[in-house]
Amino acid sequence: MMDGVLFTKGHGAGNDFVIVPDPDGALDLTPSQVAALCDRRFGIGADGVLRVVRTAKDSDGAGYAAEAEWFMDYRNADGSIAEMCGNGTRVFARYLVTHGLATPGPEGLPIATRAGVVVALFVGDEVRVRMAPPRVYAASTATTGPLTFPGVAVDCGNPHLVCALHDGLKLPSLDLSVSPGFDPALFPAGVNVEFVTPASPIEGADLHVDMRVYERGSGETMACGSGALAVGAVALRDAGLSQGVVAVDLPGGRLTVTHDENDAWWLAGPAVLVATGETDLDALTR
Ligand SMILES: N[C@@H](CCC[C@H](N)C(=O)O)C(=O)O
Repeated sequence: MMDGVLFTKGHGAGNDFVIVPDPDGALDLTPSQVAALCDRRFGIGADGVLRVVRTAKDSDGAGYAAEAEWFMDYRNADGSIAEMCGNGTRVFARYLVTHGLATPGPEGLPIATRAGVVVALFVGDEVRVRMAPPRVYAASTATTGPLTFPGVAVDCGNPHLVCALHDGLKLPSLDLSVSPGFDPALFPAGVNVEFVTPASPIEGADLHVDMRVYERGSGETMACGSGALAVGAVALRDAGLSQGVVAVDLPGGRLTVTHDENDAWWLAGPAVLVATGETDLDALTR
């Protein structure tokens, strides 16, 4: 008899997740179970897991119970916990509404994360989330092989290091099969590293960039929402713009970062559910 756990698979611009409903907080997902779910050969396969639990039923979510009914318990593919996942919040919002667990009000749909509450809006095919303001705070460097890249540290609730490519280097030439090197004194809990190059101007955006990312705990992913937010914040700062729209093109598609006239930061892009099923956690970890 299968010890079945229901799941849905979804993604935001190719940043993919196994979504596990656990409304009453009955499921104690271990790091090895998370890693097994995310394994692309022996499991379902994903960059991370989103456990869907009521704020009141989770020790990390309970503090937000007055503001949001649902808590996104995000785990990286290696089983580690992260504070924030921008694409995760967008896919989580899609899941709640599609599965009848929430109805967005006129102000949007609040979702609690370890880094605070974000609010999701549904606009056409996109899910747009209002994120906490990114904090650009220090210069640092990243390395890939023999190459060193100057970068800037950005706190989006989770840690980021945004590096511009230099000397005509092209994004596809980077080896992101292993973690870039970084300063562990500045990032004691690890860091997500974004590499950026300018792209040709496009209509509807003040700035347009291409980006690749190596995510802490997941490796190179096709997109990273909080990473795009960090990149957008640095791009606007470097362009001397106090507000504006930044189109960020990633291997999995486009995310849009907006800093609006009300000083709100928004992350927008596709959020798609692709499959639903049942899995046997015991079999996955056997
Ligand atoms: N893909 C996510 C970020 C997920 C967490 C990250 N790997 C970390 O450890 O901080 C996003 O869309 O923001």
